[in-house]
Amino acid sequence: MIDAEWWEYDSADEMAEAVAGDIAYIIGQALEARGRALVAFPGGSTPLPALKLLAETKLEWADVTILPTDDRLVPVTDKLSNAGMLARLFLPKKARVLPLTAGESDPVAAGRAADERIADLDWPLDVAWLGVGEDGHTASIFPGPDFEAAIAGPKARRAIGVRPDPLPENAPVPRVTLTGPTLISARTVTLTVSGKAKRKVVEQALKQGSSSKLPIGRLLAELDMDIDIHWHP
Ligand SMILES: O=C1O[C@H](COP(=O)(O)O)[C@@H](O)[C@H](O)[C@H]1O
Repeated sequence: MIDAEWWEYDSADEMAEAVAGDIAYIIGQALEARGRALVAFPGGSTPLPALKLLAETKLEWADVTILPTDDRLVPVTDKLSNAGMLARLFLPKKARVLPLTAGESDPVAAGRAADERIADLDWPLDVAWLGVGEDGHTASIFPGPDFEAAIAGPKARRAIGVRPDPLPENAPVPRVTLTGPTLISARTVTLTVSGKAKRKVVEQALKQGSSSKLPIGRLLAELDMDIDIHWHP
């Protein structure tokens, strides 16, 4: 069973401070070792306070390439756009923020185009920072018809288009996601979780291991390393 260490915080602010510190440390180490860093950050609401603090951290941001772990097929100006959120925070710091979408409406075409655009990056990711939904989705790997392709799809594929079914209520649009193999091959994988319901989902997923029907369970079961899970209620 995967060795997961839970870090518990009393508030979102406390968690943000710790997570921003950890991610900044990882980026700093990568810059020292390789002169550049390639990172994937989650979208949604949970990571926002930590992302804001991280963006204020003094680092050689010009040498950092940031991908969203996943994105919704919406314009970058839309409030649902994960790349839009990252661009607003990190472009002013001179980081390179690469979107996974480019105005497509068809997820299959969007996934293929994203895959081509990111093929020549300096893989693997230095860190895959993940979030989780109450339905157990992580990045945009959802239970449903595209689950197997996204979680275990062709090893050569780094990004893939998905059409969640049912579409999630808070962001009912098709998406592009980094694939399971791309995320778990990161040098470090970390997970941020908010709320009691999501904690239950993650605990259940960890117990189920590779037999889990939840994307977060399958993904964590494939991990070859320990993982820090940060949580606030
Ligand atoms: O749709 C998404 O949801 C998950 C979880 O987001 P949260 O708002 O519930 O914290 C997120 O990790 C993913 O990147 C996002 O696109």
